[in-house]
Amino acid sequence: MSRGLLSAGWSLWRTSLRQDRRKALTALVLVVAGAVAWPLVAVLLRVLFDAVNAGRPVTASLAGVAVAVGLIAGLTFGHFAHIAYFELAELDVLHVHQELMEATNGSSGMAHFERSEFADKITVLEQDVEQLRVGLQAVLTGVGLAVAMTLTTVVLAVLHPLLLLLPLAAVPPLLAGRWAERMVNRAREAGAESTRRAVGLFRLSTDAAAGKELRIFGLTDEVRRRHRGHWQDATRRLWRAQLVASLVRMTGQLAFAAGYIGAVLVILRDAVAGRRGVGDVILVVTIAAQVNQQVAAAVGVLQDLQRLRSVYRRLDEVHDLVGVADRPASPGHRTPVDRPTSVDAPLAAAGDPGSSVEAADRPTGGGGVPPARLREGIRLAGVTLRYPGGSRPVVTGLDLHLPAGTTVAVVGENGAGKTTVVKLLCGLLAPTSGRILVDGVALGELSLPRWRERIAAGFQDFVRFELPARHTVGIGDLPRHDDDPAVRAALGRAGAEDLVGQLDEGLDTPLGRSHTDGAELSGGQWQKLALGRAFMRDDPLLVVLDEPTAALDAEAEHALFARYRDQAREVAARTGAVSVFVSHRFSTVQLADLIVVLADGGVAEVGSHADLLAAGGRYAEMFALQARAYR
Ligand SMILES: Nc1ncnc2c1ncn2[C@@H]1O[C@H](COP(=O)(O)OP(=O)(O)OP(=O)(O)O)[C@@H](O)[C@H]1O
Repeated sequence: MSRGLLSAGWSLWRTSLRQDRRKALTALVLVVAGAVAWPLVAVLLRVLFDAVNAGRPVTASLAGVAVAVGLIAGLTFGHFAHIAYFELAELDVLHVHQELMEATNGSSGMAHFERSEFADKITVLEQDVEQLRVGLQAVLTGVGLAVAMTLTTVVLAVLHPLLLLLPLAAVPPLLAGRWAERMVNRAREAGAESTRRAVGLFRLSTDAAAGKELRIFGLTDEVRRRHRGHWQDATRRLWRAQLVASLVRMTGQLAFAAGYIGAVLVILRDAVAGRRGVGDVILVVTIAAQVNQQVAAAVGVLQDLQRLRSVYRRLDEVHDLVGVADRPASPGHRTPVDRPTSVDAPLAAAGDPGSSVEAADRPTGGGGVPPARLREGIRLAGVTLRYPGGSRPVVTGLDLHLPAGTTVAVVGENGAGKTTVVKLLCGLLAPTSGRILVDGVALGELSLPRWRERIAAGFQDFVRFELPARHTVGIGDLPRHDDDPAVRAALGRAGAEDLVGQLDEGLDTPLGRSHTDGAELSGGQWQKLALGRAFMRDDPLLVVLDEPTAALDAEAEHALFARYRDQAREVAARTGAVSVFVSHRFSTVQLADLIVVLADGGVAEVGSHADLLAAGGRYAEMFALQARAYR
């Protein structure tokens, strides 16, 4: 058994011990006792038959009782063990789910989400994590088998030294089993993308929000067709691999069967020649058959352990992807169970002087505390960003000063890099090169959780947190999520005061379908709540609004931003906050103190509305175009 399998089994065992020591040990004792019972029954049968043959009734009776006890133990202990480890296995699955959630979201950065390989690993893990249940059974059975096999080997050696070759006949099925398992694994990985796509399409066609477009564009059949195609692609690969794997396994088992027949013949020949009693024949027939079962069970255990190892390997890869993308290089490798369970892992940096290595690979993190108020503002100095796996940078050598206390509008065509700049400012992505300075201090030197505590944010692709309305908004400032006046004030800033009045139970109203009586809101209503969430924090240093009002009409957006700009000035007076908003609507954009036009991976223009109009450049052109369209 390779070290990898042993350490995967050991990891799971240690996790189980940590979940419930008593249950884990009870299960182990029961499984081992149940496994050992079978070779003992074989030995006792020999004693029984020889005693009957020799006319020793007392010995025969005692052996008969012992055989019965052994049989009962062999048949029932496994069931009792199952009761003990069933719950344990659930706890193990929960443990790994939690670890996965921590790995995915515990990290401060988001670069791992930008990698398709990360999505692939999570897809496979989602399915594979169930393997832990079987994995625990495999670990326990493996220990029981090891003891039973040792006992069996001793019995075989005592019977006839030649019989020691019998376990050797177990090698071909073992090797065949492992080879077959690897092949199936490879097929599963090769089909992961198809599976992910099929699952995505399934979700799409069962999602109420997508239902409108699917029907109007007549896409339902097409989605079904593609779903079937991807599913069949993944299944066909797997089916083919399973077929070949079964043939390989069968060949291995046949090799063992030949060994078994040979073993029985060796003893039978002695018995026919009168050199052995009938007990030996009974023993070899029984115990050799057990070797067969033990080998089959061992192959099964090995396969389960291999799958278990794959779970841990993928978990490690997820950690590595998150770590490579977002974390500082960790000293030494840690197994999943050794990982800390807190989420305060060291943090991603958003800048490193003069570095040109890829963001994803750079050791990052800092412990600095953001200033109480901004004096100078935020500066992007030569910031370049290439997404992991991206062929070229999205922004290159970006130099930009966002003075303290200003409202800044970021405009540009679709794909110009506006959201990317927002993510960089929030420290969700680290620059590939260049630095982001907060009052002269590189973001990479600041504690990112502390920096994020000073950010208020609203996004176009906001989350519909299905919670009571109070909390859907209140979690924008978690310590005050129950603070009704604060929640109402935030809703007021978002222009959503009326919304609460329309809900049956006001702020107590549960929202969304995950609640039995949850209120279903319109897209615009959800967006207003998300905007309220963005306005929960009272003393931000950075406010980012990345098209959070796209679901509102232009007039409503303009009115909201006009009000928001006045509030932003109040906040700016307190904290020097920089407010960055992304919008395609120039009626809103012109309200900003500073307008940044992004184009061709860089800053094309920057200035006030009046300056940019006077300059007659790209901004003036875009403004005129939109003004004409609205006329
Ligand atoms: N995860 C990613 N991997 C690779 N490229 C990406 C990724 N996310 C965005 N991009 C690319 O980066 C560029 C900028 O994207 P970004 O979302 O910042 O644009 P945007 O200006 O906000 O666009 P929009 O106005 O459409 O919202 C686009 O060309 C996009 O294809």
